This record gives sequence, structure tokens and C-alpha cells, in this order.
Amino acid sequence: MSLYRSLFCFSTDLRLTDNLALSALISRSSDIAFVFVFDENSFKPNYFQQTSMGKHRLAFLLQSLEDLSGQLNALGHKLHLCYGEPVKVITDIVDAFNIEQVGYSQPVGWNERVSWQKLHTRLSETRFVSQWSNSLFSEEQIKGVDLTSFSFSQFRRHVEAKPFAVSKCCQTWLGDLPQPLMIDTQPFQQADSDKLARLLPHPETTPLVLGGEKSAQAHLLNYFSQSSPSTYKATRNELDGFENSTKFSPFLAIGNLSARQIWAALRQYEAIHGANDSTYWIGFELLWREYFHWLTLTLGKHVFRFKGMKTTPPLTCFLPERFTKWCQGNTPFPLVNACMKQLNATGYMSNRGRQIVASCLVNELRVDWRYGAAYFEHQLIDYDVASNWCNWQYIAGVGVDPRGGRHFNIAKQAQTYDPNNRFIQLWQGDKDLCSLDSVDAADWPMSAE
Ligand SMILES: Cc1cc2nc3c(=O)[nH]c(=O)nc-3n(C[C@H](O)[C@H](O)[C@H](O)COP(=O)(O)OP(=O)(O)OC[C@H]3O[C@@H](n4cnc5c(N)ncnc54)[C@H](O)[C@@H]3O)c2cc1C
Repeated sequence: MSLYRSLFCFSTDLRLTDNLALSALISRSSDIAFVFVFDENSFKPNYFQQTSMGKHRLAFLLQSLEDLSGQLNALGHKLHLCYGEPVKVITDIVDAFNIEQVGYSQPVGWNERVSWQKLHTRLSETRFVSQWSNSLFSEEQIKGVDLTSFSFSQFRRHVEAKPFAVSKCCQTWLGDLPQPLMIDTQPFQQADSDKLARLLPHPETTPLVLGGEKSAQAHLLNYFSQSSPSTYKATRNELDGFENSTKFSPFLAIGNLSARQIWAALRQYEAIHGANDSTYWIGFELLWREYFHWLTLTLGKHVFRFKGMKTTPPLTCFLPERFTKWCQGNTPFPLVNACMKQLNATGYMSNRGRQIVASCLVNELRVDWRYGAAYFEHQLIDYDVASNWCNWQYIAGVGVDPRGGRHFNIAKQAQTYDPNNRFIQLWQGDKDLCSLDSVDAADWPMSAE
């Protein structure tokens, strides 16, 4: 096989193990360089007047990059960090250093896919090597599954039927990496670490988990060396508690772990400790992620569309004051406030919490669901385009939910999941409760009585 001067572009696959795209590129390279491009658009206000990259996400990303950079250094390589418009930065590097081959993991998000299409067009002489590194199944396996007409249950039954197996993790012999391709990315807007550092959270905020492949592998090992997987189904709906759910999502979102590595560890746990409803349910939730992953690919840019998969948009309005109060955790609903304050302080919220606050924004506050999704995108350390936007569509009633949207009774949820007010008090959700609106429909100030 011919070998080429190669560039590997890391994105949401920040790991060296079970990285299909990386493995494929390594096997076809004489020399190789590694790059990560901070997309400047993530730091600019978007359509929803928010930046995509918030401080918690950024902190987690920087930790992951530091870990990856350390691992590459130990192998005699370097991770080049650039900042700018990804299509331009990558084109410039390829042109400047006569790169013959570019490797990347297939992204699922529409914007990222458009960027890669542009790169294929602009760099028509360059070879491209890409793979689906972050899914359980391959594109081949999913072909023929009509995701827009399959509900999640139909999808799950379909993939659970043999021979729809999850393939084994790929083993790349990293000790035998091609030699480093010396490139100088200084002229290509080297990531401005001072600028990025200013966006970081204050030192007193404790991260839920530390980013990076090493931390992810340690967490995986630790999670499956205790009994938590055998009780997952009973605890997964709790509002709080580190052990109550797996906490794999931040690592999956940024690619510190692959879904197949978790799948393999789960099967191994079952082989030793026995399978039960709980261990099955961890796989069940990973299938939700998988379903949304391929569905997002099918939906393309419609995943961000107000009317989602429906023919008419939902009945809603945009009330800036309500939205601000929701973001700050300052609504008349203590449980919603507690969840939002937890999100703002840590960049994480339980699945139950996410469902409750999303339902509140859509149903009680009547705000356009996309603003909530964009706020989650900014805050969540586990932000993942597919899981986030599809779950929001689902709750707003414009997605794949056969029941047509979810409306959670907040008082009942508080009674069931926080009967002693412990969670609400912990996050001061009941402090300074105020009414939803300070002005009436005619813009007159509402009186205090
Ligand atoms: C409005 C809303 C927005 C969400 N945004 C995101 C997001 O941006 N990124 C994200 O990873 N998850 C998102 N979720 C799904 C879910 O809340 C998180 O995956 C979960 O809370 C992460 O914690 P965990 O790893 O402990 O999950 P666990 O309960 O331990 O689940 C194991 C894994 O299964 C997957 N999973 C679980 N529930 C879901 C689900 N409903 N949809 C898709 N995958 C799921 C995740 O990869 C998770 O790590 C969202 C849910 C809602 C309701």
C-alpha cells in the first residue's frame, strides 16, 4: 500500500484508542501531523444570541486536549492547536506543507458536515480518509433503516435482532506511529491560550469529571468495578448523586471514550457479575444515543428547525424576561431553579432535571424551545449536537415522540424525586422566588399584590 504525508484533524474524537479514523489514517501514512482547530464561530454569538462554547465546556475541552497532547508528546509527536475558521485553517495547512492525505472522524452535525464537504471540494487533489469513530454501529449496518419513520422502540427492536452486532474495538499499535511530519502552525492562528484561559471557570468550581482519555479510562474502570451497574435502573432517575447514573456522557460527547469501549466493558461486567434489568438499561440508554446520532444525520439542518419534523410550528412566543429567569434559575418553580443553578455552576444536570426544565420552558413559560437547546449547548460539558437537539425536539413535541411532546407536572416531579426538598435546598432553588412576568400584556408593570 502507498504511504502518504498526512494530517489528522481531531474533533469530537479526542482519544488515541478505538479511534477508527485515526487507525485508518495511521496505516496509510509515511509521516503524520496532528491538529485541533478551535472553531472561532463557537465563540461568537449565534442566532440565539448565545455562544456555543461556554466556560464549562471549554474547560473540559482544554483538559482533554492537554491529555491528548501529553500522550502524543510521549510518542514523539505534537498536537498543533489552531484557532480560526476550520475550512480556511485546514486548507492553509494542507497547501503550506504539501499534505497529501487528511484524516478525520465523520461528524454528525450539519454545520461540521458542510465544512468537510467544502474541504473535499477545495482540496480536490488531496486524499481523504474518514470513518464513523463515535457510534456503536457502522454506516453499513444502519443503511436501509428509515430513521424518520422508525420510533426509538422500532429502532431498538431492529438493532437488538441478530446479527446486528456491535463490532469489537479497534486495536491500533500506537508504539509504531508513522514518523512526525514537522509543520509550523504558528502563522495559522495558533490557539490564543490567554484568550481561552480568560473564559475558564473560577478555580472554586469543582468539575464533575476531569476531561481527557486517561481520566475517561479510569472512570470506565472504576464504574464497572463497583456494583452501581447492577442497580442503575433504580437510581438513574435521581436528580443528583455521582454514582446514580454512569456519567459517561461528557467523555462520549468529546470522544475521550468510544461508545464501543463502554459497550465492551458492559458486556464484560455482565459476564462476571451477571446481566440484569439494570445492565440491560445502560445498553438501552446507549441505544437512545445511537438512535439520535443516525437520526440527526438523516435530518440534516432540520434538527435545528422550529417545527422540527412536523409540518406546522408549535404555538409559542418569545418572552425575553421569562427566558432570562429560566436561565438564571429565577422562576416561580423551586425545582426548576435548583436544576438550572446546578447546570450554571457545574455544566451538568441529570436526565430527569433536563426533562423537567425543558418541559417547563416549553409548556409553562411558552418560550421557543430552540433558545433552551442553545442555552444547553452553551452550558453542558456533555453537549452533543444529536442528543441535545433531538431530546429538545422530543420534549417540544416536534420530534420523534409518538406521544407528541412531554409535559411534566413540576409539583409531582418534586414530590417524587425530591420529597424532602434536599436537592432544592442544596441549590437554593427556593431563594427569592419571583413571579414569571414583571409587566402585563400591555407592558404595564405588574403590582406586587
Ligand atoms: C433536553 C435534553 C437535552 C439533552 N442534551 C444532551 C446532550 O447535549 N448530550 C448528551 O450526551 N445527552 C443529552 N441528554 C440526554 C441525557 O440527559 C444525558 O445523556 C444524561 O443525563 C447523561 O448522564 P449520564 O452519562 O450519567 O447518563 P446515563 O443515564 O448513565 O446514560 C448512559 C449513557 O446513555 C446515553 N443517554 C442516556 N440518556 C439519553 C438520552 N435521553 N438521549 C441520548 N442519549 C442518552 C448517554 O450517552 C449516557 O452517557 C439530554 C436530555 C434532555 C432531556
